[in-house]
Parts: sequence; structure tokens; C-alpha cells
Amino acid sequence: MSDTLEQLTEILEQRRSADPAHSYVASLHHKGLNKILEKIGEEATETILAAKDAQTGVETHRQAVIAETADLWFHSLVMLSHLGIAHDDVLNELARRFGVSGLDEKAARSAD
Ligand SMILES: N=c1c2ncn([C@@H]3O[C@H](COP(=O)(O)OP(=O)(O)OP(=O)(O)O)[C@@H](O)[C@H]3O)c2ncn1[C@@H]1O[C@H](COP(=O)(O)O)[C@@H](O)[C@H]1O
Repeated sequence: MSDTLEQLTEILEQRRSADPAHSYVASLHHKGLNKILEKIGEEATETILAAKDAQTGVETHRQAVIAETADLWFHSLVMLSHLGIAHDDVLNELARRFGVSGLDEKAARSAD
């Protein structure tokens, strides 16, 4: 998993200076942040719709959730790359949260 992220991140970095005519990722960087965010919005919606269908347990719908989630993660990684934020920072944030209950964290926030 982490190897895949490392490899993909490296490719995304290379694409920042690639020709938009020959690379989808370069075309997203070229179109700018708003286009990347638009794609994230689209993929998030498609993931939600696929997940609702997958409740039936039909295998093709379950495969669609996997494909749509991959699209969502991929475009989120493009956003991080566009902003110069390392995906490691996100992984570190998730690691920092190990053992911290979401309910406890929310209660601590509302006590502020
Ligand atoms: N993982 C992906 C990946 N996942 C999804 N996509 C593309 O993301 C797009 C998803 O958008 P849609 O489904 O809305 O399709 P669309 O209608 O063509 O998109 P729009 O015209 O609306 O923008 C498709 O064009 C997919 O091909 C990806 N494109 C590239 N990668 C990785 O990025 C690498 C670099 O890609 P290039 O920059 O194209 O060389 C590739 O080798 C892959 O490893």
C-alpha cells in the first residue's frame, strides 16, 4: 500500500513539469487548483452513489466502489501534489490519531 503511494507520488511529482498534451496529471496541474477540486467533488459524489448501490451486496457494485474510491484518492493526491503538501504529512496525521477516539477528540474540541 505504502509502496504504491510512494510510486504514485513520484510519478505525480514528475508530471508537474510534463507536457499537458501527453499527461492527464500534467493537464490537471495546467488547468489549476479549481479544476482539481472540481474533479475531487465529482469523484466524491460518484463514490457516494456507488457505495449506496453496493449496499445490495452485488459484486459489480462493490467493484464500482473500489474504482470510484481509487479515483477519489488519486485526485486527492494530485491536489496535495499541486499544493506542495507531502502525502506523508497526511499519513503522519492519521498515525498521530491512533488511539484517540473520535468521540473524545470531538468532546475536547467542544470544551475549548
Ligand atoms: N491513477 C491514475 C488515475 N486514476 C484515474 N485517472 C484518470 O482520471 C480521470 C477520471 O475522470 P473521469 O472518470 O471523470 O473521466 P473523464 O470524463 O475523462 O474526465 P474529465 O474529462 O471530466 O476531466 C480519467 O481520465 C482517468 O483515466 C488516472 N490517471 C492517472 N493515474 C496515474 O497517474 C499516472 C500518470 O498519468 P498521466 O499523467 O496521464 O501520464 C498513471 O500512470 C497512473 O499511475
